[in-house]
Amino acid sequence: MIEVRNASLTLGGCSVLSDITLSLAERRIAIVGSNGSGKSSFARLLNGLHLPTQGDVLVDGRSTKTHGRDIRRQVGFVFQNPDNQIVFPIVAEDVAFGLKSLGLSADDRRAKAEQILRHYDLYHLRDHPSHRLSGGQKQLLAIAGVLVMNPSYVVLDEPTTLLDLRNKLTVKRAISGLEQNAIVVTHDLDLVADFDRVIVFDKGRILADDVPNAALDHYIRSMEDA
Ligand SMILES: Nc1ncnc2c1ncn2[C@@H]1O[C@H](COP(=O)(O)OP(=O)(O)OP(=O)(O)O)[C@@H](O)[C@H]1O
Repeated sequence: MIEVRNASLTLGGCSVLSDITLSLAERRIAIVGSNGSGKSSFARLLNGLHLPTQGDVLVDGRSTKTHGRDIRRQVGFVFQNPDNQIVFPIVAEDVAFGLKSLGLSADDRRAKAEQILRHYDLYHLRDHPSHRLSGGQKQLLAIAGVLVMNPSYVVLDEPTTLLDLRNKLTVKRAISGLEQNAIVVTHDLDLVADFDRVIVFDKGRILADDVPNAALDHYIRSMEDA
């Protein structure tokens, strides 16, 4: 379980998150809210990319302040823009890259990379230049590159932004098929309709935390009143 205890975050002298306390245990959790409400900053707290200025974030009981390196492995993070995550020119190389740090043999790395590429329907593109993939294929490659490391949790920051309907549905299916608990930051309210829990952020605080219908109603009403 990921626990956020009285966490506040200040970046560049500005208060971005204020006194957030949450236990994240459900399989599918969405983080929604208006632009600048602190969603991505919150997501980055969960694997130690940001450390709380006050309070703590614990992953299975260990603090991101003291176990950052282990926690970054344990909590996989899929960035908003796959171009920032895909570093190798060829698809198969990109997926296999992180596996080196796990100390696997070249054969094991190849086998694991092949397995994940097949799972995400990218195997036929294994020798393809990564930068020439479509937006949806890049997003899937970024997800595959994180999942091949076998994290316990996955955080996805706006995984469907800029995707067309077909690619959105592909990524949606990929998220529903994840074995891991997933925390998804998104503006795509259709994506989260069947999630277990939706947390709405507003100005660095939690505005609502409920099942999708109730939380999204609250969010939409708050926008209409604004
Ligand atoms: N490195 C930084 N230094 C200073 N301020 C920052 C930094 N990163 C984010 N912020 C500020 O923190 C606030 C929250 O940003 P964040 O990206 O977390 O919001 P968001 O809800 O994810 O927004 P969006 O929906 O637009 O992606 C914004 O006001 C942003 O300008």
